[in-house]
Amino acid sequence: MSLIPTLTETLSRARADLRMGLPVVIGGYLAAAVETVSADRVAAMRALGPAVLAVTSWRAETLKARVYDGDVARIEVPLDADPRWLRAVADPAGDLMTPMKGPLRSARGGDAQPHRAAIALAKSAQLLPAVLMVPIADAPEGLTHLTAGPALAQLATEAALAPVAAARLPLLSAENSKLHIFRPDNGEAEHYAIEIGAPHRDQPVLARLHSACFTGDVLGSLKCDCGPQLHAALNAMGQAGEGVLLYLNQEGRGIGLANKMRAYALQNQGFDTVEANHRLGFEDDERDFRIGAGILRKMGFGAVRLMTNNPRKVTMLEGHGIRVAERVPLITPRNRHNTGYLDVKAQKSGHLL
Ligand SMILES: Nc1nc2c(ncn2[C@@H]2O[C@H](COP(=O)(O)OP(=O)(O)OP(=O)(O)O)[C@@H](O)[C@H]2O)c(=O)[nH]1
Ligand SMILES: [Zn+2]
Repeated sequence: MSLIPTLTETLSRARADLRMGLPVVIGGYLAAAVETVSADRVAAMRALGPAVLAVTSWRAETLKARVYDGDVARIEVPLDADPRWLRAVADPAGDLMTPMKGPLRSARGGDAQPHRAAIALAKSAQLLPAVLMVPIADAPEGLTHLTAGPALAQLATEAALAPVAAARLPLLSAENSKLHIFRPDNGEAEHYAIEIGAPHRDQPVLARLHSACFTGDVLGSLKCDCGPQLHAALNAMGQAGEGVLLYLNQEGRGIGLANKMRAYALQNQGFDTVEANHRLGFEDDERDFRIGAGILRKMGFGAVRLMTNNPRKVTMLEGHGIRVAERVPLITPRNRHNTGYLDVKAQKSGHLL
């Protein structure tokens, strides 16, 4: 067995580096996440050459910056720009207060793959997708090195999931329950499966793929329908005597809790849930639904009666080898805080509510 880190391992390191504010080397560029990099490091990087800020086309659109590279844009960092400028371009929190950051110029021509890989890495680290990039000939010792193409391909690859531990866990909604922990091989968050009763593996199982929502599931937030959906699903499985609920750690539709709170702050300014994601530079849904399909397969389930209002979950499961024998709607009460959110999900994300 080789002791040299694999690409998956190197990517996991690179993710941790970005979160710590350390630059990584991607295809001839030093790349650092604007959100975490210190002013000193920014100065040291910019002393090396002309800097650009890699952002997604969504963020560029809000900033009125030209997009020449499809899904990413390379915004030129003016020589007199200070770290505050970088943050203001990266983070939409102050967009309404200080709309003028420009005129912004976008770099054109040449290879944008390193920038695309840097954005994908920042997203996978659940950081704002805005990366400061400077070309470099000889990188200092000790930095993590990546090649753009393979890094991008690996980041898009389905993670392998290993069962780690399982034990009985009697629940209020179902005494005969078991909690299973699954660990992905890419260093990302673990996911959980709650198995209720002893469902047959050769029949469609009552199932729910629930994405983590700290605010709704734990705190009882009234802004979304997550908490009531979680409990309604567990109760239905308890009553039926069997079922499987996957608790997927894809907080905030995959952008992480910090970014979800940024999105909520934008919602306080009047943007809806989809617009807020876009202004931050994210897609409206960044979840990888293959994880759910992978866990179901690992547990021996090939067909489900899926509790969801989201038709994308149905298509994604079917596309990844799990037959959806039936879609079971999961409608929970509206209140004055979540009604707008539910309407936007229905209008923009195709939820059947
Ligand atoms: N980015 C973002 N995420 C949100 C917001 N409100 C809730 N979420 C997240 O949205 C996800 C909702 O997950 P689910 O309930 O599994 O998914 P769904 O797509 O609504 O589909 P069903 O509930 O199955 O119909 C959770 O990860 C929440 O944390 C929001 O305003 N912005
Ligand atoms: Zn929620």
